[in-house]
Amino acid sequence: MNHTVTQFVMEASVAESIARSLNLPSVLHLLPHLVHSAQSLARPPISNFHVGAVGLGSDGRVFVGVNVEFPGVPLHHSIHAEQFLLTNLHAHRCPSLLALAVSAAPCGHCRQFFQELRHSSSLKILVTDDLNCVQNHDRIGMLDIKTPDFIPLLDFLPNPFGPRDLLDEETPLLLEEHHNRLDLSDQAENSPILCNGNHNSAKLSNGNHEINESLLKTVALEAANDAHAPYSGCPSGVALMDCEGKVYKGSYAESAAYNPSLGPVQAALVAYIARGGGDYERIVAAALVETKTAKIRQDDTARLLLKAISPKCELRVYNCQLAGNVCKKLSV
Ligand SMILES: O=c1ccn([C@H]2C[C@H](O)[C@@H](CO)O2)c(=O)[nH]1
Ligand SMILES: [Zn+2]
Repeated sequence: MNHTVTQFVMEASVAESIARSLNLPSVLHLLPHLVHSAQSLARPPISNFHVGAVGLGSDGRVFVGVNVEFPGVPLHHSIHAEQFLLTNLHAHRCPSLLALAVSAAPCGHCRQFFQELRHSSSLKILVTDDLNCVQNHDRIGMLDIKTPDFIPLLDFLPNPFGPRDLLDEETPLLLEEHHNRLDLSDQAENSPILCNGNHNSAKLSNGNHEINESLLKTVALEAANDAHAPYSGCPSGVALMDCEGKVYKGSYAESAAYNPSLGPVQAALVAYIARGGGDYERIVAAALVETKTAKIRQDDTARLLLKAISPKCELRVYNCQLAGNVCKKLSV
């Protein structure tokens, strides 16, 4: 008994009423029923392997994550369904993820990325593929009458390395509120570094599209102020604008193990996809805000990815100041 999801976030009341209509005792039991249709929202043109993850937020909302692959750039630009899910929670300001059902076992990077959550070891995970060995529907149907077999993250990744190894207790973790205290007040640093074409007028045009440069810059700064970058101390954020003028933002999210980190363009693409964005070529403009004296930089990578998926998209890069040091333990 599968149920179809067509959107990437479901209000708590809707999730509860669907659970009731399927005679399920709780929304937790509903999660595995949604995985199959979540998989159909994935965008994996390279592997054709569709991954769907459906998570329950602490506010009762249900969120969807899918994998996204980008032809023409190295594979490490890909977004895993589990990372998409966490980015989707962040975009909707949901403070914590309680449980998720996912179509395939989470890879090592995803198990590591989940370590960024507070109380990560108790995050509950159900792999629906494990139920596939018999008949998918029958086995999932059995979940109606008993508690689904959610397993804590600690069982997927015992003896984990994570934020506690690098940060002090007060540093906010992923999904917690961040105030990175970045600003763009220094006018000299305010002129964008352009990737191709245009210059400094407040409204630029790309083909027939009016681009509100100052709005994009402001939204990218907001995203950078929300970014989770406690390890490098180099937060960044991206704003994308589509051909209808809709704006999507994404905040960089670091992993204690560095490599599983998710870039700000990827995070903004999660927002674009989750809000029903179509082809990437509809993205006509982008702004990236990152720190001026960054030990690490996003601009070249951001440009590479945007050029591959939406060649006409203009990227403007703004360097901001970092008012406070966000990486307490590493800075001593
Ligand atoms: O934990 C995992 C493992 C793999 N994938 C995706 C990445 C890629 O798009 C495809 C094949 O690895 O599956 C995920 O989304 N999550
Ligand atoms: Zn993964």
